[in-house]
Amino acid sequence: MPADINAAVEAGDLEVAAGPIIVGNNITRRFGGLTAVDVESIEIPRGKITALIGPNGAGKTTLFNLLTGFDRPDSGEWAFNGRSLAGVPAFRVARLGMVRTFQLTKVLAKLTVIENMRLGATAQRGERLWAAPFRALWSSQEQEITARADDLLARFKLDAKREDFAGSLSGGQRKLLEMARALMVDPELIMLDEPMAGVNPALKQSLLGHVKSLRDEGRTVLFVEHDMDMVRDISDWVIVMAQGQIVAQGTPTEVMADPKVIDAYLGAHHDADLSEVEQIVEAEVLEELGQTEGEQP
Ligand SMILES: Nc1ncnc2c1ncn2[C@@H]1O[C@H](COP(=O)(O)OP(=O)(O)OP(=O)(O)O)[C@@H](O)[C@H]1O
Repeated sequence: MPADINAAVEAGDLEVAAGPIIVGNNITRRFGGLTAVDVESIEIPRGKITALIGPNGAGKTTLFNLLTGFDRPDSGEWAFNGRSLAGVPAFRVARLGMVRTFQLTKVLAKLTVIENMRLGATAQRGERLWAAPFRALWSSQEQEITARADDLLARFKLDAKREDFAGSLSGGQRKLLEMARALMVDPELIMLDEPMAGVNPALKQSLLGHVKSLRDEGRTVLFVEHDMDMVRDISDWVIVMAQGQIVAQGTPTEVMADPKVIDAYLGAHHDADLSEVEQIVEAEVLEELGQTEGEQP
């Protein structure tokens, strides 16, 4: 059974000011005969950066979708700030203070950066805004939204790109825009889907700084990531999934040294990613060691 947050707090490995921001139990999601998510229990520490890692197909994205109301589970329950989110649709989850980032889709890529930002606010005010009977009220809300968008663009150094099409941004700038757009609703918990994917090394440090600053201003961050350097660098807590289940959790140092984690990765992720050359070299190394494939060196 994985270590839990309480044990880490008692051991002095994790400092948390209050109880977990998310608590979930018995969450399952099946696609036909495949159980994509089968999580007995999950807790996300408040005010910390938590990484959700695991090999391809482990169920990370499916769990993300379930928690944020973009998918329905076959069973299970979870609460955000003590409030059950069973059956709560995505837009309402966002209004409660829990948002996830989205990749720039084709449609969003054809909008400008500022238009993208303004769309981010609709989760907060959406239909009410358009139905507002008083023009003055409507326009003051509009101005407020634009002012917030401009502040965030300045913070993420995207102000010079304000009128550019989002599709013209680099991979790293897109990630910054995704983060900035999610902040339009001033979330308490922000969930980032692979924030480092497609980001060049020069922008990585800046992105890491932005993620840390989210925590430093009191938000909780939960992110899915394959980039282990990022996980090691910025996470306070790491949850490892394999085949739909949580197989380990703990501080980054603990988790990276856990044989279950190494197994999960070696079993399903790294092998699949090895190039032909790497496979030949690996076979030679194993031969050198007098072992056959499948045995642990
Ligand atoms: N809509 C769907 N219909 C059928 N199967 C699905 C669907 N979504 C996910 N799956 C399957 O569920 C399993 C978990 O997928 P998921 O995308 O959650 O994994 P992941 O850990 O996010 O993987 P990756 O790191 O590759 O993004 C996989 O076997 C996947 O093929």
